[in-house]
Amino acid sequence: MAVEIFYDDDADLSIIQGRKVAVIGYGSQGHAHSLSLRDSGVDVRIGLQEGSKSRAKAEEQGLRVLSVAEAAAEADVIMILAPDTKQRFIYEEHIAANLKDGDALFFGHGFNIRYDLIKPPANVDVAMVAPKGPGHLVRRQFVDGKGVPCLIAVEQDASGNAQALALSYAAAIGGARAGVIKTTFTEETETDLFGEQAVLCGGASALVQTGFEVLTEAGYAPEIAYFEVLHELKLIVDLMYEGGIARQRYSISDTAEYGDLTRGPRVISPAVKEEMKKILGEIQDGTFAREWVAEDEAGRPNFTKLEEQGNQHPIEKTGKKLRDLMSWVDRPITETA
Ligand SMILES: NC(=O)C1=CN([C@@H]2O[C@H](COP(=O)(O)OP(=O)(O)OC[C@H]3O[C@@H](n4cnc5c(N)ncnc54)[C@H](OP(=O)(O)O)[C@@H]3O)[C@@H](O)[C@H]2O)C=CC1
Ligand SMILES: CC[C@](O)(C(C)=O)C(=O)O
Ligand SMILES: [Mg+2]
Ligand SMILES: [Mg+2]
Repeated sequence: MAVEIFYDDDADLSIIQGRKVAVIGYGSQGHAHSLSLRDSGVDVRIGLQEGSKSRAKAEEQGLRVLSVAEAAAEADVIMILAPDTKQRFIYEEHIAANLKDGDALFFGHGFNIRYDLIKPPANVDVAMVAPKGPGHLVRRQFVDGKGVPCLIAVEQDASGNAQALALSYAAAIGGARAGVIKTTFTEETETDLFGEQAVLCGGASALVQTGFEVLTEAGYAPEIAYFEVLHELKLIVDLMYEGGIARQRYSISDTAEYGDLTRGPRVISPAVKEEMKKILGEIQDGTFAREWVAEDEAGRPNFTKLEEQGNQHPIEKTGKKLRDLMSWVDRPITETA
């Protein structure tokens, strides 16, 4: 089925400029949305919990920080950009009682609606504006006059105007410069989880770590292995980003292209594809969501252990040393741009 893609000319910025927006959370996405909404002339306040580490960052940027309940009560568009596993508690304790007729409850990812963790009342719009990129780059691209594509979805259209509101919000954070695609909460949630697990984060990280291990275990210098499998990956992916896999293949040598065509399918073998399908199945049937919610409720023991193991991987030490010598590479992630 053909998708609908919207650009700046299709969006009416004045819709979101006429609303009062509360952004709940000021992390990767929260800071990007709030600063870009503000720069687009939108009335924004931030909702944070007592003692939040993010409060000082938001205030340094001149944003007004309230409690979540105060922000939700004051606003008529409430965008929840707190961690997915915390959202249902924040919603129940601080947001639900402050929702009024005509309010809009917004999400940056469909997890809590798709897996029935939050059940909003019938008198509010429920919509999503999900950027297809990390929040810090959503903000950086906005500042640079570019934009990260967004998905929008409407779960509940109490006002009859929810889609136009979501599109207006997406335009205000730069999404409609690149393209805004209309989807559903289910499609966004399932494709986003699959993408980050199998390809963008899980797949890519494991591919790089494994390639580094194979080279260094065979006796090659870790610095050479790092440049080969991690640093150069960005340059290769830049070509894919600009012109697809065909552009990448045009730029590499024919020796590389022959290796790509004949060896790539041996690395990403039919067995890997089967595993990807299993991963998608666990997302679709709710297994992953149940596992992640239970892991979070147990205090994240496995998450913490695996994260630490990743931080200790030899590629991190080699990479730090090399990046420190390339001033243009180690660009800090900031809460401004
Ligand atoms: N990271 C990304 O680029 C993307 C994220 N998303 C989605 O955006 C949402 C936010 O994710 P992300 O930006 O990564 O989150 P982060 O972990 O970066 O930030 C979470 C923010 O929420 C705050 N927070 C934590 N607990 C509470 C609470 N009880 N009440 C109010 N605020 C709280 C944190 O404050 P403190 O500093 O005090 O912990 C922090 O400011 C998720 O739904 C995610 O799936 C979608 C697309 C991409
Ligand atoms: C790829 C990870 C992501 O889905 C994103 C930045 O889009 C996320 O949840 O952070
Ligand atoms: Mg994503
Ligand atoms: Mg995601």
